Amino acid sequence: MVKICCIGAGYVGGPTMAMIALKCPKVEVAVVDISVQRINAWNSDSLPIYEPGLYEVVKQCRGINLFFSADVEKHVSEADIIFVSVNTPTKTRGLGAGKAADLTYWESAARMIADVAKSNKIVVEKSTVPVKTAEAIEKILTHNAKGINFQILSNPEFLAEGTAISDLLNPDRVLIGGRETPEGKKAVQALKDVYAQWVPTDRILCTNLWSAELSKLAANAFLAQRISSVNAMSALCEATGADVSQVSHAIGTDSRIGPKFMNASVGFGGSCFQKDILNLVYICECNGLPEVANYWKQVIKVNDYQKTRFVNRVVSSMFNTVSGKKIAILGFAFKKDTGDTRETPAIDVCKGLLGDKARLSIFDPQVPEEQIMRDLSMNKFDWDHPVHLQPTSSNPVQQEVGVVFDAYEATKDAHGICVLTEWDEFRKLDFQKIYNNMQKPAFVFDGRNIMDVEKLREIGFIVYSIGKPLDPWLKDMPAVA
Ligand SMILES: NC(=O)c1ccc[n+]([C@@H]2O[C@H](COP(=O)([O-])OP(=O)(O)OC[C@H]3O[C@@H](n4cnc5c(N)ncnc54)[C@H](O)[C@@H]3O)[C@@H](O)[C@H]2O)c1
Ligand SMILES: O=c1ccn([C@@H]2O[C@H](COP(=O)(O)OP(=O)(O)O[C@H]3O[C@H](CO)[C@@H](O)[C@H](O)[C@H]3O)[C@@H](O)[C@H]2O)c(=O)[nH]1
Repeated sequence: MVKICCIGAGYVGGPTMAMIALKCPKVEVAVVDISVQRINAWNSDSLPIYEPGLYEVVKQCRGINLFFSADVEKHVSEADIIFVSVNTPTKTRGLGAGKAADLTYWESAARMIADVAKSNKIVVEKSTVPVKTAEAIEKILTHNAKGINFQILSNPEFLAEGTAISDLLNPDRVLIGGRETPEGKKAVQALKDVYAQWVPTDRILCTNLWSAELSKLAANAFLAQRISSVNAMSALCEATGADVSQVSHAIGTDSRIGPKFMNASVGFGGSCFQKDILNLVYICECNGLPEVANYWKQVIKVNDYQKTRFVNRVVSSMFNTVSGKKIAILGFAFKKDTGDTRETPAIDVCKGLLGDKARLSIFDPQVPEEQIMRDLSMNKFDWDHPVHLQPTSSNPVQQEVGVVFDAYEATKDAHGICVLTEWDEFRKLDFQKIYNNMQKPAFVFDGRNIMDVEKLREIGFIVYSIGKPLDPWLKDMPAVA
C-alpha cells in the first residue's frame, strides 16, 4: 500500500489530503502538524476550518485510510510520498523584508525529513514557494542523505477557499513539475498515478520544476491583476456615471476576456494574492528586472487604493467625520463561505474607520470574536505562522470595537452600514426593520455590490455601491483617496 504523508494540516493540507484519501482507497494518507490543537480539531466533529462539503469527505475516510496526527516524525519516516504544505509567510525582517517568502518552516520540515528518512522518498512542494526553491530543498536533503534517494516535485495547489471541495473534485488542471532525469520522470509518474484516480489525464500537466513553481505565482498574479483592473475601472465609473457591472459584462462577453473574476469589490483579500505577488516582485528584483517588478507591484497598489477609497467615501459621506458614530460592519471574512480572515479587506477598512474614531459593531456568520479582535490588533504579515508561534500583539484592540452575533444587533442605532463580505444571508435581511432602528440619515456602503440599491433607496437609505452611479447625496462630497 502506497503511504502518503502531508506535513501541514491547514487550509491546503487538510482538504487536499482528504480528497486523495476519498479517491484513492488503496492509499494510506496521514496529515501531520506541529500544532497539536489543530490536529485535535481535525480528529473532532468541529474541524479547524470551515469549507462547504469538507466534513462529509473527512467523515467518510477518517480512521479508515485518512489519519491526522501530531506524531510528525513517525509518519514522515514511513511515507513513500511526502507533501509539504506548511506556511510560507512574507518576511518581516532582514533581507527582502516585506516582500520575500520566509522559508523557515519549509527548511525545518526538509531538515526533519532528511533526519528521519530511512528509505527513498518523493518530496512534493505543495506550499507556494519562490522559483528555484526545489533546488535549495534538494541541497538540504542530499547533503544529509545517508545514501537515501530524494526526488523533489513541485505540485502547486490552485484550490480557492469556499469552493475547495469542488475545485479538488474537478480541477481545471493538476500541475506536476519534476527533474527531467529518469528518476525524476519516475517520480512524476508516481504522483500522476495518484491524481489519475479521479482527474482526467489530459488535465494533468507535467512540466519542469521551475515552470511549475513559477506558474503558481503567475496564475495568482494574473487573477489578482484582473480584480485590480476592474477595481481601477470602478473608480472611473463613479467619476463618469458609468456602471461597473455593465462595463464588466460588456467586456466579459468578449471570449478572449471572459466573464469570470470581474466583480468590482472593496479589494481582494485572502492569504495568497498579496503574498504571492510580493514574492514575484522580489524575484523580479533579484533577477535584475525592476520594470517587471514595478508592473506587478501596481496590482497591490491599486488594491490598497481601493480600500482607502472606500474608507474615504464612508467618512466624507457622513459629514467628513465618523468620530463617535456607530458603524455596522457586515462581514469580516475575505470572501463568502469561509471563516478565513487572512488579509481580508475588512481589516484595513476597520482600521481606517477606527483611525477616524468610529465605533464599530461587527457581525460575520463564520468568524468568531476572538479572531476579529486578534486580526485588528496584529501587525501586517504576522498572521502567517503556526497558531502557537504567532507573535503576541503589540497594539491591543480598542474599546471601540464590538462583535455581535446578528446583523440586526450590529445595525441597531448605527449611523451607517458597511457590507464587506458577500454572504448570501445579507441579501435576505429585513432592511425596513434595520432602517427603522438606525440613526438618520441612514447610510449603506456596499463593498461587494450585493444589495438591491433601488429597494434600499426607496426605504430611505443613502446608498454607495462600488463603481455605480452615485447617489445625489454623494455627488457633492469629496472622496479623494
Ligand atoms: N489557503 C489557500 O487557499 C492556498 C491555496 C494554494 C496554496 N496555498 C499555499 O499553501 C501553503 C499552506 O497554506 P495554508 O493556507 O494551508 O496555511 P495554514 O497556515 O492553514 O497551514 C499550514 C500548517 O503548517 C503547519 N506547520 C508549519 N510548519 C510546520 C512543520 N515544520 N511541521 C509540521 N507542521 C508545520 C502549521 O502549524 C499549519 O497548521 C502556503 O504556502 C500557501 O501559500 C494556500
Ligand atoms: O471577481 C472577483 C473575484 C474575487 N474577488 C476577491 O478576491 C479575493 C480572492 O478570491 P478567490 O481567488 O476566489 O479566493 P482564494 O481562496 O484567495 O483563491 C486564490 O488564491 C489561492 C491561493 O493561492 C489559489 O489557489 C486560487 O486559485 C486563487 O483563486 C477575495 O477577497 C474575493 O472576494 C473580487 O474582489 N472580485
